[in-house]
Amino acid sequence: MEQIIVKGGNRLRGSVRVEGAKNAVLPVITASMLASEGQSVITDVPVLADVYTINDVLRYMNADVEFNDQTIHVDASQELLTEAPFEYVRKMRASVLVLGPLLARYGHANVAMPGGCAIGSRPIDLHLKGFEAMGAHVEVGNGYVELQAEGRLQGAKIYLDMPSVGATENIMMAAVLAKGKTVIENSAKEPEIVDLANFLNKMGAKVVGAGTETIRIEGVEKLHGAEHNIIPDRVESGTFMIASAITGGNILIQNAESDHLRSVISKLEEMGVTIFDEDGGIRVIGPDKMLSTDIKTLPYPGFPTDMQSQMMALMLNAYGTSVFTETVFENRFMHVEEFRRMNAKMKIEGRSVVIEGPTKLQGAKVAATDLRAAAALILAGLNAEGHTRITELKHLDRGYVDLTGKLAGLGADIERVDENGEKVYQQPAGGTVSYLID
Ligand SMILES: CC(=O)N[C@H]1[C@@H](OP(=O)(O)OP(=O)(O)OC[C@H]2O[C@@H](n3ccc(=O)[nH]c3=O)[C@H](O)[C@@H]2O)O[C@H](CO)[C@@H](O)[C@@H]1O
Ligand SMILES: C=C(OP(=O)(O)O)C(=O)O
Repeated sequence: MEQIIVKGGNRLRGSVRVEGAKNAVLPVITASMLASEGQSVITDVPVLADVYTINDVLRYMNADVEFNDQTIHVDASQELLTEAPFEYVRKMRASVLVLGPLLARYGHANVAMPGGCAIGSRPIDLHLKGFEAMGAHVEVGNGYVELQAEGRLQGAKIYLDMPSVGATENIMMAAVLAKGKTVIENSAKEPEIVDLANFLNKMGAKVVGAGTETIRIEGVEKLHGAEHNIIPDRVESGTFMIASAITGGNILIQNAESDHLRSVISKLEEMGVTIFDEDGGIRVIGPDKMLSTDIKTLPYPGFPTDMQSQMMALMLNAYGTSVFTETVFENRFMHVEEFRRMNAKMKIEGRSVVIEGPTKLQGAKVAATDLRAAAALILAGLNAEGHTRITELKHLDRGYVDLTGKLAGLGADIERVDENGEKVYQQPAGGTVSYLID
């Protein structure tokens, strides 16, 4: 079993470039299935396990997908299968994002239910409610969801009970080929929604209002392939911001977009971190003394749940009591137990965690419980006495490209080793990119 070994204490310095966003590229790849003519070319694609998974789902459905040099070519102009079996969907929840495109193009989709995961039950009822409003018949049984429409979908007015990112994306992708106008109210406003809308519009769709709470879509007869460059990953950017803050470092995070990180920047500044835009990126300088704060996760533009565990690692270092309240997912505190192994003083109270700081963290053997928890444990390790060993790296590889190599490049004492203790230099996602640690 591979593990990452971090020895705390080094101040990080230098610059690092963030990748294209995982949560933007996954829906863009599924949207490329909507093109009945031409090829789509997607650039600045992160070489991640999740990207390999979604590519395999598309290939299973008969699309031609090539992935080289952070660029994906998709040709979906031939007839596609309208099914996605459990073997594929279980690896990654975002596979449900094939539902909207398949339903829009073929009036049919039969896809395994994604099920729950370590951060909560994560139902897809809002996606299905949207499809039904557009005229699809929905049947759920034997672990599958089957959608069937008579002819073309019909544009509809859809109000989302909560601004679900996935439901907004799926309904948007279904609506672009529907007859007439669709209005999605209380839609998610995340930058990844805007990125998807931009890609759809390049394909010939008519989507307006993405990034606001009302999205309007005028259905068109057909769509064609398009070229698209993926927006920078705001969660990877935020993770490096905390790496700098937690080590009292000074890092330039290139390609990071501060407009997408307002809530994170504002909280870090409150804690004493210095942050400013510089040369197409963000410079982050850690303070000598970190101050405590309270945070509540919320849909965008609120504080992102995907930054909750990393920020908690930083709060362990702050003077005073911090309270972190999670409102987006009902069970995203699994990492708290792992932090406690490192001597953290924290207590779960309902949907909040109370953190007493500062704690002199001690290196320990810990297991990643989900993707962002993996990053958070590494961050805590950067600030702990002695060695921290992090296992269950499959979670990390879903969403971070060579985090070990990048942190080592910034001066961290960190390495990834296999079961024989041999250094591992390449992402196990198995891409064409390898990052050398000197
Ligand atoms: C691939 C991707 O982009 N993943 C992101 C996406 O996940 P995802 O799209 O799954 O997250 P949602 O915004 O849909 O989920 C938010 C909340 O709504 C609930 N819900 C959602 C849909 C539904 O039909 N019914 C329902 O009750 C969920 O259980 C959760 O409590 O947004 C999350 C919230 O910012 C992020 O943490 C994930 O990293
Ligand atoms: C929860 C996440 O992703 P997913 O929705 O793919 O599980 C994440 O990116 O932190």
